Formats: sequence, structure tokens, C-alpha cells
Amino acid sequence: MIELENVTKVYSNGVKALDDVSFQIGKGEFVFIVGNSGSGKTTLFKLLIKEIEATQGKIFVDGINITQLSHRKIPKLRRHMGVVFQDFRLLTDISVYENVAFALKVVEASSRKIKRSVPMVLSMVGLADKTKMKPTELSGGEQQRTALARAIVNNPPILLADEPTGNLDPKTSWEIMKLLQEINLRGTTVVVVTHDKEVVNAMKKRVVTLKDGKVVRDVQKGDYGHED
Ligand SMILES: Nc1ncnc2c1ncn2[C@@H]1O[C@H](COP(=O)(O)OP(=O)(O)OP(=O)(O)O)[C@@H](O)[C@H]1O
Repeated sequence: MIELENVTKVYSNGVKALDDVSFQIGKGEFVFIVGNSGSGKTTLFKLLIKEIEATQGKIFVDGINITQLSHRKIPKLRRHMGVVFQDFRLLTDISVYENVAFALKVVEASSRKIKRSVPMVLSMVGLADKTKMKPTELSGGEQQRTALARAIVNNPPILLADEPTGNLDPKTSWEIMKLLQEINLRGTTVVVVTHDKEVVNAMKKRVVTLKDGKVVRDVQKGDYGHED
């Protein structure tokens, strides 16, 4: 489903953020990417969503080498993956409903599909009674639920999240993780970049650890491990 083959990223200032990284993520897996600050986690995330380009190596998503994908085809790639960020990135002047509907409008879904899918997904994330509110009227956890609903409303086979609980308290973080787990159980491959040691230790999922741009640990049903 996702395959990295000898991926290296050197930024224009000469910093080697990823150094010959290779690993695979299979269909339906739930994977945490962890590591110290500066270890290359966000760089890896940005490469996967093609926000930046690899200096060397190949990245395959569903068998397609995305490092060779033309800009024209990036929207098609994005339809394969829902994306969630630490800072939610919601449109603040429209409602929760409209934020989620927007993701369907950009892929030209019919209004019938929008009317059917948006309430369904908002109810799944527990926001059925907040659909008319604006993101600024919501708690952090509710904003992240809205962002999650937006990311999955297209039924993407892959969900990528960069520090999805970074701005949330432990209880709310746990609720978001439960939702990610539920989404995963429905068949979506879930990749979560995180610092959140407690969450990683409690979830017992595959953990890939980066250090200085290299994969130094890759364990199934793992824990966060030790930082040094
Ligand atoms: N746009 C950039 N230009 C130059 N260097 C960068 C850029 N982005 C990141 N880096 C460098 O690349 C390395 C890896 O950064 P990255 O953001 O991927 O780490 P991270 O593991 O996500 O860290 P954090 O947990 O603090 O977000 C760091 O040394 C960082 O300073």
C-alpha cells in the first residue's frame, strides 16, 4: 500500500532530514511513526502527501511511484489519502457541516451524495449535534473530530495524521485515538506521526522509530521505546 525505497531528503540548506529510509506499510495496518524532535517525522509525512519532493529514492502509494507523479495528478493522489494535521486546518468562517461537505465538493460529488455522507460521518465522529457551529465555537477535540470527518468523508484507503493529538489534553487525545482505531477497523490504513508516548504505549500497534533521519526500530504491537 505504501512503500519507501531508499528515500533520502536533503533540504536546500544541506540538512539531510531523511537518510536512505526503506520500509513498507501494508493494507489495513495501523502504524505510528515516532522519534525525537528533528528526527525526520514531519519530513516523511510531507513526502507522503507530496508536499515536498524526495532528493533520492522512490515512494509507492497503491503501486504508483509518487516521486514521479506530475503536479497534474496530485489531486488524484490526495483522493487516495485523508490527511489530518496538528493544527486542524479547518476553514473558520463556515460551519462544521460545510467544512466536511467541502471535501466532497472539490471532488465534484453529487449533492445527493453530500447530503447522505456528511451527516453520516459527522455522526460517526460524535458531532451530530454540532453541525451548524463554526470551528471557532468548538473545543480542540471537536475541531480535530471535524478534521477527521473531513479526512474520511471520501472513504480514502489511507489516513495520514501528523501529531493529531499534539494540541489536545490526554482524555481528548485518547478519544481521537479511539476514533482512528475505529476508522482502521473499517479497513482504512492509518499512519500517525506522533510524540505522544502514552498514546503509543497504550495502543500496542506497529511503531517505526526514526533517529537522525534513519529507521532505527520497527516493532509490531510495540511501545514508544526510549529516547536518547
Ligand atoms: N524546510 C526545511 N528546510 C531546511 N531544513 C529543514 C526543513 N524542515 C525541516 N528541516 C530540518 O530537517 C530535520 C528533520 O526535521 P523534521 O521536521 O522532519 O523533524 P521532526 O522529527 O518532525 O521534528 P519535530 O518532532 O520537532 O516536529 C531537522 O534537522 C530540521 O531542522
